[in-house]
Amino acid sequence: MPSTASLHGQATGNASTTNRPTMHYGKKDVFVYRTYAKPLKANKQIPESNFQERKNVLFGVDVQVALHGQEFLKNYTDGDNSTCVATDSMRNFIELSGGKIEFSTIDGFLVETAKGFLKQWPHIEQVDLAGQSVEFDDVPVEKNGVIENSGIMFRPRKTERPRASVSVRRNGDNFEVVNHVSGITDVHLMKITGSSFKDFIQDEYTKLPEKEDRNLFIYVDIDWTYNNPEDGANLDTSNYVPAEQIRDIAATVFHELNDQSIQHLVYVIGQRILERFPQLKDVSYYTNNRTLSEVAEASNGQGKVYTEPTLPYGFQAFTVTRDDL
Ligand SMILES: O=c1[nH]c(=O)c2[nH]c(=O)[nH]c2[nH]1
Repeated sequence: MPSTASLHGQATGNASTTNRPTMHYGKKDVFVYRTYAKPLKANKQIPESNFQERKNVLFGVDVQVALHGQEFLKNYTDGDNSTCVATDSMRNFIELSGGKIEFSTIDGFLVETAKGFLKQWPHIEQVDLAGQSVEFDDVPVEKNGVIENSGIMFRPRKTERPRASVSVRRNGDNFEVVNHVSGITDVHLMKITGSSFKDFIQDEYTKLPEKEDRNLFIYVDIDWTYNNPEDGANLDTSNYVPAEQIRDIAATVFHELNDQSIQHLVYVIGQRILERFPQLKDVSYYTNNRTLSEVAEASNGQGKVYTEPTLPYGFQAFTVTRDDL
């Protein structure tokens, strides 16, 4: 099984203490839904976002767990299960953890749950946990003649899902967070004017017309790390950066910038994020180009007709660091 960070499309090293390339096992798609988790408040207001608070009345997360440790070797080599934590038990542990911890972020939930694994089963050396939010929107309903959010009824949202992945390692009597990445997946943004793509290499393979102005439709995954991993991985969220503010910076910069390409756009978004949040170390992207295909001009001269882009889709991956500021 790939390391949990692969849930974020990232390659990671292996935590095994021998030079055996891979030995870990776990469970995928452990869903935990917790009602009345602790609200997450923005620690500061930024010009790009009016995000104040994630209420967490209904908090959903899809978790992947992987355990590492030399004690698991005999499960493979000798068929000896005496050290094997059944993956079903891992699932039960994660689900019950949802009611034991007072958390307001996926990151905090994962780190505390990982520490719980290390306490419960002393032969585990490292726990990797990755979680992707299952997002719900509060549904507006009529209450005494006014339309207001229900507060108790929600509808699922498929895009813009915050996520996190952590690895927590036993270090003597302590537990050390050795990897922590926060992110948001499937931010889908479509700008109908104010993007260009031109001056790229023209040779016998070039079919794409240059565009001074195009629609640009992107699917973006954004991940960020903290200078001090404790800032993002703590139950205390006083230095935590909410994914909603990252999402809103991405949208504002996309709106403002006359971008020359997706590559150019993500670079400028990354710079803005690092300027706004000095506690962050870097910002990484995975973008997917879903720019619509142009079919025709509208006959009244106002507007255009588009259809879905054809396969295959282009992608870009890039990390912006503090050296880029
Ligand atoms: O923003 C873009 N970057 C590219 O590298 C590229 N390549 C392409 O065909 N269209 C685009 N758009």
